[in-house]
Amino acid sequence: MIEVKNIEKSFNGTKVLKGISTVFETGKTNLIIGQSGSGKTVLLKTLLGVHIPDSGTITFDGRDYAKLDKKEKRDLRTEIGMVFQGSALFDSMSVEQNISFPLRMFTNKSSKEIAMRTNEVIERVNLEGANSKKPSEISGGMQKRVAIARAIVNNPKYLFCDEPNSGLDPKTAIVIDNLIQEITHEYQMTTVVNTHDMNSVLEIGEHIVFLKDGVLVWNGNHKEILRTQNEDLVDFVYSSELFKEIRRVSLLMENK
Ligand SMILES: Nc1ncnc2c1ncn2[C@@H]1O[C@H](COP(=O)(O)OP(=O)(O)OP(=O)(O)O)[C@@H](O)[C@H]1O
Repeated sequence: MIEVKNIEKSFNGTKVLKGISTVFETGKTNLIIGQSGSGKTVLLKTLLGVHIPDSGTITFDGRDYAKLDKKEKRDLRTEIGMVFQGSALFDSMSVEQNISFPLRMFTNKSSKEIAMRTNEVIERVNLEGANSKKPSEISGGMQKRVAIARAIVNNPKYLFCDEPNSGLDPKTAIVIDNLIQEITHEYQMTTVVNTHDMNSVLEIGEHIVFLKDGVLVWNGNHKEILRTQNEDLVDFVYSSELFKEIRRVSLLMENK
């Protein structure tokens, strides 16, 4: 569980995060949504320790990040897995080398243990047979699976995903969403996903945080978002005719 209390962050005198408080729960896919420029990436980077908040606290399962010493911060970082936008794979490395990279870099595991764990996650994300392929030889969806496998290979407690669906077709995007949700439940990780994708919101939004101009305007889950009367949220999520229709039908069914 990651508890965020009253986080504020400014750049050059402009306040970008304005007193954000929420709880990202363990074993759930927590989504951060909001218009471009609303502060999603700054919030994610603040959780990751890339940005230091001007005020407020971030607590990882009882550990207040700001109060940790250097070693404790380093240890905490090894508990975090990250799926970057665009996958950020190493082009010259094979699938297997990409996935085993964090184990080779940050652990003292033997080659045998590394090979075993790497193959375990390769199987988990259904990439069997692709071990020796280079990123350029596999599809965008497979590249995303490699990025997810690399993020979870070291058994993280916290998984951060920045726009995991960007560049994927809708069908592949749903498969990737479902994979993220399944592994979140399976490994009981605290997963935080920064997304623009409204399909993801309705499909895997177990806890959704909606930001508007750096303010947390609404919190809820994918069922509650269908019933919301919050004008800003309705304006953002239901700007497309398709989502308006989904909302209309589900409200009708609920009232039957
Ligand atoms: N390092 C920085 N220095 C100065 N301003 C920044 C910095 N990072 C972000 N900002 C500003 O903070 C605001 C929020 O940016 P942020 O990237 O968090 O938006 P976002 O919601 O993630 O948008 P998008 O969906 O387009 O990625 C923007 O106005 C941006 O220009």
